[in-house]
Amino acid sequence: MSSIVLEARDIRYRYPRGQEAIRGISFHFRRGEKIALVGPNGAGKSTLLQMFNGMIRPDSGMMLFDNRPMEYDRASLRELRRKVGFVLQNPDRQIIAPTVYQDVAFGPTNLGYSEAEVRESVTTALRHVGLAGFERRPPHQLSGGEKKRVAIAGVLAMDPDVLVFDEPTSGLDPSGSEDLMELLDELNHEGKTIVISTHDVELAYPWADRVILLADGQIIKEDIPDVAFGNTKFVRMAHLSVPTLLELSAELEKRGFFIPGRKPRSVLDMVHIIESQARGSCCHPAPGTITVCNVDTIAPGTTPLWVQAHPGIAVGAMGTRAKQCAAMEQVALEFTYGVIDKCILRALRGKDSLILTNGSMVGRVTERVEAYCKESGNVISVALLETTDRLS
Ligand SMILES: Nc1ncnc2c1ncn2[C@@H]1O[C@H](COP(=O)(O)OP(=O)(O)OP(=O)(O)O)[C@@H](O)[C@H]1O
Repeated sequence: MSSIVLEARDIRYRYPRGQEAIRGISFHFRRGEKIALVGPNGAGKSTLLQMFNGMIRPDSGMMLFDNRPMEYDRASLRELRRKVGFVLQNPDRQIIAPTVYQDVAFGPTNLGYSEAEVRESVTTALRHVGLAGFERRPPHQLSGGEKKRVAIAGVLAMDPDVLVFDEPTSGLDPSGSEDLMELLDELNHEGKTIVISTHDVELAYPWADRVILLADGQIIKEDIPDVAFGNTKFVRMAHLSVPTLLELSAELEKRGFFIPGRKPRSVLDMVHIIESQARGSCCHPAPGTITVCNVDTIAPGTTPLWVQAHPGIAVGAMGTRAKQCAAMEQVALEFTYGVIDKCILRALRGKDSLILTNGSMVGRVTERVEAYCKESGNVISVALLETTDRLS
């Protein structure tokens, strides 16, 4: 089991002349976890998040980073904020410089990086969030989604261990929200611990490894998502609603469906439950193939030619780089979020698909498909698209 990175021990906090916002909270987060703090307006989510990088100091109790109590002198806070990056709900409050480059360079410059190191970290961070080429743009001329990405790049440029997002999708349209959640997954896959606050149960339920339900400054329940959201008493206490998939699975259970221990967290899981108990009435063609293309290594021009040679293929892209490559090569995308599950669903209907992704995510496709096949007993092949496959 991975080590504990952030811990709270019975912390309390009252705003000056305000009410007690945090009332005796304890928890710990492990490295590499995806955690969602879920609660209604005024639950104390933002206040709690601000304790993770020392912006707010608890009145009593203790916050620990890497098993060491946080210290609040200037030097310690500087070090802590390099390791725990914080992305505010409103990017306008986070972006301060007149150009995107200067804004993203702010953190690394303050940390005393050399000019070349600053340039490298800014370039890498902007590339990561899909904003390469935006360096000279004034942030106030960007869209809400782009500003959010600038704010994230500013944090990534310092290469923190933990990334904290206050309401990451607020103000974003559905497609922007999907892109952002995918970026969080990508960062998590690269080893970052990710903590988000949200009141959107549909967002938190499929995404988080662990959920903390918060209300009135207290933890109502902390558990894996289907357990935390599965208890209507806790959900009601936290003024939330039960995620639709959980509600549907409870209804199916009442109608005699067998729902295995792990509750459905995706449409794919739900389809599997329904199909496995309705065998006979469903037809089962031979599964299609999922081909994966690593956009970091494939030669330019290969993908459009291959897609042309495979009429009817559906193409999905995972990650910003893959989406940019698809746009550059004019490859039409059918799936831009939940891509692996959607391609598995397609394969189960006997149809083929192609997933464009970057080098660090290729393995994730194979892992997810293998895990699904092991659990469901289906056999779906995953192939790798090579430059030499152009027309095959
Ligand atoms: N600067 C402040 N001064 C006084 N009270 C505050 C301040 N900021 C927040 N509070 C109070 O602390 C409590 C927790 O607020 P907080 O913003 O942490 O909740 P939240 O769960 O993030 O809510 P939301 O989802 O609406 O952002 C609320 O009762 C709020 O009124």
